[in-house]
Amino acid sequence: MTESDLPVVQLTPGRWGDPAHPVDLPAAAVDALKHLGVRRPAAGPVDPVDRPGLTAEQLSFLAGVVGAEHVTTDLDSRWAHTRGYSTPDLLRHRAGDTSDMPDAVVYPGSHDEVLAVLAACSDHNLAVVPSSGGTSVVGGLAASRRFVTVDLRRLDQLVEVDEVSRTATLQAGVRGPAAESLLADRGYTLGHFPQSYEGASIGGYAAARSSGQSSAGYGRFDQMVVGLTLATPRGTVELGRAPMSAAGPDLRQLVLGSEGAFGIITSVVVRIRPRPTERHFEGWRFENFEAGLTAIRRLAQDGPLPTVLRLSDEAETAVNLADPDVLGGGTGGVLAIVGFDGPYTQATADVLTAAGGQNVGEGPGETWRVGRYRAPYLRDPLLDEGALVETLETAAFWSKVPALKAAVTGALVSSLTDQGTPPLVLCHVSHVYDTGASLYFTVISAQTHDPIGQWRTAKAAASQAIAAAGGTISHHHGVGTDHREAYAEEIGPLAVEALRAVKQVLDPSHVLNPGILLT
Ligand SMILES: Cc1cc2nc3c(=O)[nH]c(=O)nc-3n(C[C@H](O)[C@H](O)[C@H](O)COP(=O)(O)OP(=O)(O)OC[C@H]3O[C@@H](n4cnc5c(N)ncnc54)[C@H](O)[C@@H]3O)c2cc1C
Repeated sequence: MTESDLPVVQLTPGRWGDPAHPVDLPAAAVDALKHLGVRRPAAGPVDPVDRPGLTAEQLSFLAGVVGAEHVTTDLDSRWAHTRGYSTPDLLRHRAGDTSDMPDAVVYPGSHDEVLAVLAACSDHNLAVVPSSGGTSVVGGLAASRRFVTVDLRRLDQLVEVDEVSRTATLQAGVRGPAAESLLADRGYTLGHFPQSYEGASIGGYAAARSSGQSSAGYGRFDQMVVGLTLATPRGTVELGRAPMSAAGPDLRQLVLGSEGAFGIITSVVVRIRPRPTERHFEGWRFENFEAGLTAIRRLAQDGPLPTVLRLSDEAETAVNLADPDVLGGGTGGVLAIVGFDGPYTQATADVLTAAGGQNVGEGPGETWRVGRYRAPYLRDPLLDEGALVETLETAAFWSKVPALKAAVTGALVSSLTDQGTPPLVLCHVSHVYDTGASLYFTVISAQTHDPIGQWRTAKAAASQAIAAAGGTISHHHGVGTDHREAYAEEIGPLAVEALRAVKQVLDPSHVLNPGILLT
C-alpha cells in the first residue's frame, strides 16, 4: 500500500484521525503511565453549549455570494470548525469551550467566490479564518475576534498537469490523499507526506510551510511550490510566471507561510515527479545520538541522500522499540530510519556504515512505514488516561543542534518537574539539510489540575530555550497564535513592521486571520 491508496479521513472534532479505526494503548504504555504518576481524570468530556452568534439573516450577504446552502450557522458545523488539533485545542474541546467558535462556516466553490466573500466580509467588517484541512497545531484557526470560517473543501480539483514541465495545478482544498491519488492516476507523485496527511490540504501546506516525512528526497512543501494564486480583499495576486526569476524579490515566499493573514491561497502550481516503482525502508543502529547525528549530517552534506531520513534519540528509540532484538540484539543505541523511493542506493548505506552505523534490516523500516500515520492516534487515549502529551519542533544549523536538543530537553524537564509532573521527553531529527536539521520533541507527563496552563508554562520554557540556543520557533508547524510573540522576537520589530505594511496593503480592513501570525 502506498500513500495514494490511503483514504481522506473526515476528521471528527476534538479527536485525531479516523473514528472508525481508533488505536488502543498498548499495555506497556499503560504501565509506563503509572511510573509517571498519571491518573485517569474523574470528569469526562463536556458537550458544548451554543452561544449567541450571528444569525442567518445577519449573514445573508454571504448567502448572496455563495448560495444559502453553502453558509451554515448550526452548532455542529461551527463546533467542528472550532480550533485545530494541538493538545490545548483538544483539551479545550473536551471542556466544551466554545470561546473560539466561528459564527458561521462558508463554503465557496471557486476563486471568484472566495474573492467575493473577502470583499463582502471587508465591507461588513467581519473577520475571516480560512480553513483548508483544519489540522493546525499552533492556534492558527482561532481569530482574536468574532469570525466566519471560510472552508475551502469545495476547491478540490486537480486543474492541470503540465507533463513537459512536470508541474500540477491543485486547488487549495484538495486533501493530501486526494492529491496523491489524482496525481497517481497520471503516473505522478507529489511526495509530500506529513504525519497529518490523512486530513491536511494543499492550501494549508502552503499557508503554513509544511514539511513531510519524505523531505530528504522531495523537499519541503514550500520548495515544491512554483506558482500560486492568492485571493485578497482587494483582488487577485498571481505569482510564479517562471520556475525561477531575477525579477525582484520572490513574492511567492512572502505568501508561503503567511497563514491566511495576507489572503487566501486558492490554488498552487507544484513540482511533481514520476511515481516510484519500488520503495525500501530499513533501520540503522548507532551507538548513541551523537554518532547518528554525525552520520546523517554526512549524508545531508555530501550525499547521496535517501528519500526518508530520521534519527531517534535514546529515549525515543527505547520507547518505540519494545523489542531490543530489533537493534541487532544490541542493548541501547539509537535507531535511524532510512527510506528510498526508487532503487536502493548502496552508496548511502556505505556512508552510514563508514560512520559507524549497523544495518538492522527492513523490519524496523517497515514497522515505521506501516505505523507512521497511526502514531498520532495514540494521543487521544493517552489524554483519556490523564496524561499530558504534546509535541513541539524547531530547527538550527548543524553546529547548534546538540546544544539545542539539550537546552529544550532540559527546559521541559525542569518546568514540568517544578510543576510536580516529571516528564518523559523523546526527540528525533525529522528533517535534514546541508546546513542544519530540525528536531521534533514529544513530551509525556501526568496532568495537573490545569493541564492547559501546565503546558503553557512548559512550552514557554521550551520556547525561551529555543531562542537562547539559536533555534527557530517553528520548522514546519507555523506561527498561528501560539508562536506569534516568539516569532516577532525572532525576526525583530523592523521586519514585523514590514509584514504589517504588506498586510495593510492587501487587507486594509484587517479582516483576515486577526491575531494569527501578527498582532
Ligand atoms: C497529528 C498531526 C500531525 C502533524 N504532522 C505534521 C507534519 O508531519 N508536518 C507538517 O508540516 N505539519 C504537521 N502537522 C501540522 C499541520 O498538519 C500542518 O500545519 C498543515 O500544513 C496544515 O494544513 P491544513 O490544510 O490542515 O491547514 P489548516 O489547519 O486549515 O490551516 C493552517 C493555517 O493556514 C491558514 N490557511 C488554511 N488554508 C489557507 C489558504 N488556502 N490560504 C491561506 N491561509 C490558509 C489557516 O487559517 C491556518 O492559520 C500535524 C498536525 C497534526 C494534528
